[in-house]
Amino acid sequence: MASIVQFENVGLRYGTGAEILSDLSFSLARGSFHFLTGPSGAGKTSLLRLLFLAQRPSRGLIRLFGEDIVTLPRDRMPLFRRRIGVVFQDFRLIPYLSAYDNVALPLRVAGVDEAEIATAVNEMLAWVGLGSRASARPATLSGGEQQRVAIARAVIARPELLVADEPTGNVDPDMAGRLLYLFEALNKLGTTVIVATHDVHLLERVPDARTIRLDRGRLDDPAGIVRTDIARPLPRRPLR
Ligand SMILES: Nc1ncnc2c1ncn2[C@@H]1O[C@H](COP(=O)(O)OP(=O)(O)OP(=O)(O)O)[C@@H](O)[C@H]1O
Repeated sequence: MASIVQFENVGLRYGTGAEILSDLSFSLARGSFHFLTGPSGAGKTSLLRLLFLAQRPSRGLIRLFGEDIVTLPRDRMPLFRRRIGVVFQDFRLIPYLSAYDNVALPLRVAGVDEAEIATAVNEMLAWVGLGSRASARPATLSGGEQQRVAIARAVIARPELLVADEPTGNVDPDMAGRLLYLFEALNKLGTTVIVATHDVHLLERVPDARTIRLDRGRLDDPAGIVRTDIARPLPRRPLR
């Protein structure tokens, strides 16, 4: 069964400190939906950073899209990253670009033509409730609005893997449901989704999702569910 992510005995330490992730072994099936939970400081963000290639592990093996990324040459990383949509906990919007241009960025990098970009970006901004704020710079948006721009940017190019760190931390429950629906829709088109969250209500909203629980850098996995590839083979449709 095809795994999009595979970890074998992965450990991570920052500098010479103690390991903050230890002995992580799991795989995620292509097309699956996972929540990543655990107390503050358990290592969720660090695990996500390994997934979107912001960090190399201190030990162990990580395969992404079937390739060993621990030894991946640096010059091949940008192409890998383009296959991954990331919602950062602190948004990381480009401050001098409008909401529209932030969301358009992944499509421009992929060489999509401007007419097609305009349709996709306007539709996406409307979906996240920001249709009237397209020309606004991030500094003039509220935290929740910035978070929605960040989500729109992460999903717009329909990445193969979506990694989201507390993506609903700044929005009300109604908007959280709407954003989650966006992730589910993307997932149904074939994107593998992993969402780190503290929000237990979110977990209940996606009944098909699996939960990975981290506790002090280790997988808390009594049922062994994480190691089981649950494939949801879904058609991969073209961008539009
Ligand atoms: N760049 C860094 N350098 C040193 N230590 C770090 C670094 N980033 C994180 N840590 C430490 O690693 C541990 C795990 O942090 P991480 O941010 O991954 O946890 P988390 O589960 O995402 O927490 P939260 O839910 O509060 O966001 C913490 O003890 C943190 O202090």
